[in-house]
Amino acid sequence: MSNRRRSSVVPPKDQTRLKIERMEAEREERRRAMVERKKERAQEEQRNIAAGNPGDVDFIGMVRRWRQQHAQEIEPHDSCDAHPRICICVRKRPISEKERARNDHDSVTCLNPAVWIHSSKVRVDGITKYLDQTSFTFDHAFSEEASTEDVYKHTTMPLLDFVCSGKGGRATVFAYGQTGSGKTHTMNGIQAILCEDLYLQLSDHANAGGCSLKSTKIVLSFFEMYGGFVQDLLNDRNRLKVLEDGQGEIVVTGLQEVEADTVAVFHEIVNTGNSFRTTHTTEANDTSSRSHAICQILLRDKRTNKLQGKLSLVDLAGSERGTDTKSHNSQRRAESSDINTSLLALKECIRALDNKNKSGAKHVPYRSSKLTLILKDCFTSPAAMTTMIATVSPGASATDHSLNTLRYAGRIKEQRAGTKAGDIAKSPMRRKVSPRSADTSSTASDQLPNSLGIDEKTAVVEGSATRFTPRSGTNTMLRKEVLVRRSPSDDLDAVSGATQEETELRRTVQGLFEQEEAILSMHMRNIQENAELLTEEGKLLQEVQRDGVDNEAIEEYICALESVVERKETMILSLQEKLLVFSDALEKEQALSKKVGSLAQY
Ligand SMILES: Nc1ncnc2c1ncn2[C@@H]1O[C@H](COP(=O)(O)OP(=O)(O)OP(=O)(O)O)[C@@H](O)[C@H]1O
Repeated sequence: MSNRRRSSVVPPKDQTRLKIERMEAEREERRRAMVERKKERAQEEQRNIAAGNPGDVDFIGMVRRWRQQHAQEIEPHDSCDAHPRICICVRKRPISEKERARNDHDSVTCLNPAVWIHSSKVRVDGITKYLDQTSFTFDHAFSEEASTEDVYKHTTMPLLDFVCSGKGGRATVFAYGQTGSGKTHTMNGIQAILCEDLYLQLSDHANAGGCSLKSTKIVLSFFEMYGGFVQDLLNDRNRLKVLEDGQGEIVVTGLQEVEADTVAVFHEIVNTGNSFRTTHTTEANDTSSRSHAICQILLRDKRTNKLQGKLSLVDLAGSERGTDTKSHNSQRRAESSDINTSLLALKECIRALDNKNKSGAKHVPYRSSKLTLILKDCFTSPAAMTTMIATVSPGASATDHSLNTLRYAGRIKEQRAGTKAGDIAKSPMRRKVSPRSADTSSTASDQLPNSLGIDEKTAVVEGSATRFTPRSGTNTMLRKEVLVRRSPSDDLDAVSGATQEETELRRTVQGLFEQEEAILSMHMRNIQENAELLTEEGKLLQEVQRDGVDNEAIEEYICALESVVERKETMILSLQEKLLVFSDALEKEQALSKKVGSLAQY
């Protein structure tokens, strides 16, 4: 008995040997798993490359799995019937060959109506990768698979209906986004589709309730804002003046209006205007539009010339960040800063509108740039409808830009959330018509916005299904030419014609933009440095918590900790200082803006 008991007990020496063997086996298993994982990773990378999706294989895998898990969250696009007064959409373009060539991976997912930006992050251990996600919800989110026809149907078609109702409706569609993100592609496509759709809509058959080709003429104007100046794209880039008349109406004096009596003429005019836009090759886009282009479609009474409706298509110049402009010459940098200044002014107006809705504050600095002055209508007029299409590039390298664009668009959405329910307009001519499928039995009527003071029902004629049948090729990008007839530096210098306050305001707004950029980069640097400090602190703690640390080691720890705290303090103080300077400049801008506001002409 005692012998048996003794034999079941493993002697300590053997126990250690067994432990070592187990550890070796485990290590071997881990090694095998690692080799296997490496092989799988290499195969996955090959598969990704073959599918035209090169880049960080871990990141691509995480995004793919995320998409599989969330695929069911995608919602069908809302019907175009209940189009909000301000509609905010986002469109993601497909990844380009250039991006593929530099291993930039797709980091944007559109699950209508939400858009998700994925970023690859590394945990403090410095090894484990994880996905950092930010999402925004808009009225529509169009993925790279959506056609321009889809975008048109949900963003522009309801506005065209509204304008064609013959009640003086004003509508604006504008494209905003980073340079190279697809604004011009989208706008040119919309122009081409809209042209066909407009004539169908105005044909007596399609639009009995509103304007018709019998009594209404279609007139086009096309101008760009470049280097702070307004130039007529249909009249040899003549310089134009923007005035505000006694009734607060914005008038562009000397602007050529060209009648388009057929679809073909309409196309020709639009193509001419587009070809005269100022474009240059930039870091992000070979044919970057360097101006804000405004194409206005005016419906005028043939007899009285009275305006019956106006639709403006605004292709904003691409926003750029400091890093995009690093290889620009001084002229390109001046352009970029001018573009950013006007976009900042637009953002300030939107912020102010936001405050107006929330706290009743009155001042909205429309006059701080010509762009905001020209766009005044689309935010102030109660009888106006606006659609903003925020375009984003899919590449991971553009994540910062995309987040900026979506935050910007989000601000407008918040502003809309503050408007009263009665302000939400519905498309005056409800039609259950899809650009792709013909529905011949659609008849419906609806109310114009309450704020218009019009509540009669508008009849809609059957047969609208024949309207807007996209033809192949309507989505093609129209050719843009580089045509700079005046030196842009002349344009920029000529600002000296402005009053002292205007010049000061311009400088302040420009300063604000630069400060905003500086704050952003300082904040990003701080985050990076904080992460490094965190790792350092982890190591310090590990060291000091080891068994048998002596007094000398503790003193070293205290010294090192003091230095870490000092570095943190310096970071916070510098950031605080920058924020203070920024808020002073913001106050100054508001004061100047009020002063300039009392001047009628620019
Ligand atoms: N939805 C899309 N589908 C396919 N290609 C697209 C799409 N959107 C944009 N592109 C392509 O991407 C490139 C850049 O687009 P685009 O010129 O429209 O950018 P942008 O935002 O107007 O830039 P910028 O502000 O610099 O003028 C073009 O080659 C365009 O054809």
